[in-house]
Amino acid sequence: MLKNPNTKYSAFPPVALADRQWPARTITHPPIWMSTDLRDGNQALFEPMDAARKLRMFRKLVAIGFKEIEVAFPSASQTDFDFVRHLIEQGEIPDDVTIEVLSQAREHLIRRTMESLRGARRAIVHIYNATSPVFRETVFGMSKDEVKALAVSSVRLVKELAASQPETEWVLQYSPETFTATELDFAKEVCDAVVAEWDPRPGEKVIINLPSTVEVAMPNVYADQIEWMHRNLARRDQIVLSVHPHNDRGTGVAAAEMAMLAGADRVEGCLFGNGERTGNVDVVTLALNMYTQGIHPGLDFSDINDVARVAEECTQLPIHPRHPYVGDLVFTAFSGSHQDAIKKGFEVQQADALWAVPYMPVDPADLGRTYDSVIRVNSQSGKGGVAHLLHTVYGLVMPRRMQVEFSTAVQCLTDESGQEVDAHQLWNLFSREYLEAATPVRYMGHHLYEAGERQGIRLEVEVNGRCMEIRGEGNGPVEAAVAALRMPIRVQSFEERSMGEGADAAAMAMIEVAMEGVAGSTFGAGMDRSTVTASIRAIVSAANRIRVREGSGAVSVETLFADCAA
Ligand SMILES: CC(=O)SCCNC(=O)CCNC(=O)[C@H](O)C(C)(C)COP(=O)(O)OP(=O)(O)OC[C@H]1O[C@@H](n2cnc3c(N)ncnc32)[C@H](O)[C@@H]1OP(=O)(O)O
Ligand SMILES: CC(C)C(=O)C(=O)O
Repeated sequence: MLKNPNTKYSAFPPVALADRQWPARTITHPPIWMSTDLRDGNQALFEPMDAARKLRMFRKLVAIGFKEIEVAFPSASQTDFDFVRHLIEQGEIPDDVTIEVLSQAREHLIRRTMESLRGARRAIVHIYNATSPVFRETVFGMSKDEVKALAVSSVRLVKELAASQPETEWVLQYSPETFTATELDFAKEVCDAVVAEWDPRPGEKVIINLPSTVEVAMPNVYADQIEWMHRNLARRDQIVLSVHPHNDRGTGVAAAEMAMLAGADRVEGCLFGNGERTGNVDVVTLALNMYTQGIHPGLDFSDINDVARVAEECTQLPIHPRHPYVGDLVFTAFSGSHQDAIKKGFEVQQADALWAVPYMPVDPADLGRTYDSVIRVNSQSGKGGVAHLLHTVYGLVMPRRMQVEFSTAVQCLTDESGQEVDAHQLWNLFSREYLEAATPVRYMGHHLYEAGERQGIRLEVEVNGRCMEIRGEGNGPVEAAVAALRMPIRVQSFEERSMGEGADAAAMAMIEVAMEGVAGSTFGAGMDRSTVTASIRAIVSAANRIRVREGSGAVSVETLFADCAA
């Protein structure tokens, strides 16, 4: 890179528009959408779509709700010409959809283009020529007048040919290609001349499309350019003012949004931002941005995964996993504080209330996506995500302090593996940590008996490979089991939840215990069809786990249970 880039690049000059209106406006309704997936999108592919893929994409665009679709550049290839013929001859075009085709402002190309549309019910003929200084001087070698004359004579030819195909309702679209790099007064002069030549009847409109063929400035500059044209074009009431943003600076969506504020009635773009270089503006993001502001965009993305699948198969280009709204990872949170907030947000979100789930600008369900992949767990995750996954997949609801305790075990696992863990792995870890905590004392069975007013228990256990029976009494089975275990532990909290339903239902008991000399508390868990057995298993689990924490201070179990019968 250059030390002084200003020796090679210069800043884009601002537009003289002191009383610009667009910054104070808001978007209140969707634009007329025009999909150019089958033209600008198609011309940017390694391998342009064949007829079958074009048809698949066309049908999907119709299903999404596009009413204007640029289907081809018919003079460029036989495939494109034949595709237009196929759509017309096979009756593929619904009555409320208008197809559009593009041609350079060159006589033989225009003739072929008009020929491709023979028999169409309604069609938009889109003619373009570049108008900026570098094109006038370097590419065409033409003066301003010659560039304007080229546009006007091309429109005249379209008008003549249209008159000879009266079965079709014709709409003219004209684009001063490289508009953003064109002097505004010259762009207006050419567009005014085009409209005058077409001379729409009262009530008729011409589409004037102002492309940022290459995005050369900040989106506010594009908005200024659009507002200037909006305010200065002649016969504005007979013009549909259209924009065609590209994304060279990564601000195609912002440019389109600001252009709408500035007076654009119509937006051309491609699904997921396919298109030349860094792409055309992404119409999906634009539409869903509107949706999240409470405005229905008039396009249906309620099964966005299906739209993505069709787009990927037709273009043979992958969609980035972080692409807005559609990427595989956009409804996924890895970091702990995000997971925690999302989980809490989902818990309180009411179906009929305004959407307010943190970190989620849209409800994934509205786009046909599920909550399953919302929370994933890796080394950046905290208790919230772990608890959410175990809850949603296994129905396990852990008390909050237990979530904190268990997340330490999860952290060890993810730090060790450096990888994401799924719900299944979390459940295995939970089982190993709590349900299978059987050292040194393994629960084998129990019998409860009446001991006067109290509850007695004979607990069959295996201690270091030796089976034995230990006994205790208490006010209930849990207290009796604590007594049988002969450890100075106190039960601090106890929760029992049912897991599963019907014949598969089981009880999950979670017990928190504390012991003198051991800081804090420790949890144990037990699962069984019987609620009592689950709680006794839980206390054995908790006792084993706190014993591990007590470490070298522990009295050996052999000593502890020396008098117990084998
Ligand atoms: C920004 C955009 O996306 S515009 C759309 C671009 N898409 C495409 O071009 C896709 C399909 N295009 C093609 O297949 C070919 O370009 C064709 C068939 C249309 C034309 O092919 P060719 O006649 O061989 O011309 P070529 O592609 O080399 O274009 C260059 C010529 O067209 C002229 N030209 C380019 N654009 C225009 C225009 N809009 N109006 C008039 N002439 C133009 C150039 O000045 C040049 O003329 P020259 O040969 O006399 O110097
Ligand atoms: C033909 C025009 C609209 C175009 O594709 C562009 O300028 O990007």
